[in-house]
Amino acid sequence: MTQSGLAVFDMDGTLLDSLPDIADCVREILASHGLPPVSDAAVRGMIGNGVHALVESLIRLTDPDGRAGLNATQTVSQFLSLYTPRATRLSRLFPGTEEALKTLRKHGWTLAVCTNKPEAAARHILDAFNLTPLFASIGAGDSFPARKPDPAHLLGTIALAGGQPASTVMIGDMMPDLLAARGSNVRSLFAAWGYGDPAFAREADASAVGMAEVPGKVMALLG
Ligand SMILES: O=C(O)COP(=O)(O)O
Ligand SMILES: [Mg+2]
Repeated sequence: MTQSGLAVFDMDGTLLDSLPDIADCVREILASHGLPPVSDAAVRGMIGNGVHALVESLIRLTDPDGRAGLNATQTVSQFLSLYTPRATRLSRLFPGTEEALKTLRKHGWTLAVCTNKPEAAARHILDAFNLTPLFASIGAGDSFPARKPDPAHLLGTIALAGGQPASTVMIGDMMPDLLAARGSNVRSLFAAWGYGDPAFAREADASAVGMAEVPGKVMALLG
């Protein structure tokens, strides 16, 4: 019998393919400043460090000399007001997500979400996909004073779920997920289906190519 524990999931690029809605909002912001659109591929690598980091990367890419007047603070507010109400218009759960979560629950695992997304958007998304009741805690990018890769974000999420780092596995697609896990003495599973560079797998304790592999790999990490 394998041990059960706490599985903490990142959101964007792990549970949810959020890129289409995020990229649409980014293009709408650029258009409102008379700037040309960017591709989904260009936006993909900007996701995972929170909305402030996304906006900073966007400004570096599209308005490096400040001529279009893209201001970071205003762009963050513009992004949040555009994105929060329509975060699930085009975004979809990655294939096999609900099944994987339910399998872990059936084996006695507690589940949590640790995302750098703001809490309002994260809760809106989990509600829209009827996933909220599956999670014991939701630690979002503005739920604590710290955000991934700061271990305090993951440790806060684990504490809220009533878990312990030694019996937790963090599943995520980007370096902030893997660094927060390492800094918290939590085992990590790299979500290779997400937005991260495949080389990030080296920084994790294990790697999965799709959600169908997650329950088995998560259980093996605590076994
Ligand atoms: O960058 C974001 O806003 C969210 O990213 P995460 O859900 O992958 O942490
Ligand atoms: Mg992510």
